[in-house]
Amino acid sequence: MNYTKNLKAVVLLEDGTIFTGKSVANNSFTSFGEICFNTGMTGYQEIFTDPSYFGQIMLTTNAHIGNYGTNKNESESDSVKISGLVCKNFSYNPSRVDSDLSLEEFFANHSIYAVSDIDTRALTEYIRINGAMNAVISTETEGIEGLKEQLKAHPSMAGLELSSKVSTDKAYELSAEGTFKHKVAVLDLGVKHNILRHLTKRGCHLKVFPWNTTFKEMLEFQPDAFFLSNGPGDPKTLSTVVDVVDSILANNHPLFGICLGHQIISLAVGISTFKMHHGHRGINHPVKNLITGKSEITSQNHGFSVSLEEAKNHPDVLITHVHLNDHSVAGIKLKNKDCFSVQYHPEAGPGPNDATYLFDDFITMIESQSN
Ligand SMILES: NC(=O)CC[C@H](N)C(=O)O
Repeated sequence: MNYTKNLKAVVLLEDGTIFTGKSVANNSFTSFGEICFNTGMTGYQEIFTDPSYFGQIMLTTNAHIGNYGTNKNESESDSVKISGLVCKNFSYNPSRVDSDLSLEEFFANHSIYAVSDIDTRALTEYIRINGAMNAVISTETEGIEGLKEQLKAHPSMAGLELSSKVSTDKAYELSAEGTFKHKVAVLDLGVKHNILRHLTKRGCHLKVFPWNTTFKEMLEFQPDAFFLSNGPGDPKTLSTVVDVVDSILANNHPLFGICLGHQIISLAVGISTFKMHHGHRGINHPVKNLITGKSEITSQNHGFSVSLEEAKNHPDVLITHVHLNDHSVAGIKLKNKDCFSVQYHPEAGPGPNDATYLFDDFITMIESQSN
């Protein structure tokens, strides 16, 4: 590690705006993606390995990234999923007893590039005002015109199907921890490890299926319930998954969906989704549970949302949770079905953990049907 030699690097936005910083590693690179910011003060390893971030350049607002290293048990998937990192101070000397690898080495092992020394406050504010957009990070600082051309050709997140890039290739099973209670079929649209942990910890034996598995194929596992995972990309592109949800609902199997899963359930009942201005990404998003009247602090990571008007006016849908910053839909329940879903992340690691009760509610829903 010799960061005095680090190359100059740029963050070039789709609208031509340029921010200049330094490459974290000493090699040259160019990487494209939709730039988005996450305001979490901790949990960077979980963010970088979250499959829902596939295809995105992560801009972190915390002043230091890498300062507590990485730990092999704290990844949300088996690889780094972001297209690159933009940060203020990159920490080359991690300090933490539990760290088994520096973030610098972790990124190098996964061929992920990072730009540091960026005015991340200014860039975040810029995106907050001007909206989500594609960007490129590159050490080719003399070739801006060429980068602009390549950036133009980079597809926009709206209309992108990305679950196929991150889902498991083959179905696999995970045993329940402790006493076995229920068999749950998980449709992996880009599932985070911590969701699987929350389910197995509650006595669920899981079979995790590739994103394009049919309802009939999943039924062969004879599940007591279904789970629809989080994942990257535009929910509207997943019409085959909407078909699966139609069949699950037609047979009234218990169903719980998180984030992308929530958006697919909404689409299946006829509520449309849309691309948000700049999305919700952080670990302090306030949500109100309209059933209990209690508020909860939640972790969020989404760039699409479901229509509030359509959810409000849908005869079979109850809005159960609302985001308190912008009053967007944060959770729904289907009135005549054993199905609910949330736009946020009850499984969040490192937290907050206010919403883990939703996993307990899922178990209660399964049990009330099997009794
Ligand atoms: N975390 C997720 O599942 C994200 C869902 C979807 N890709 C979005 O950005 O809204």
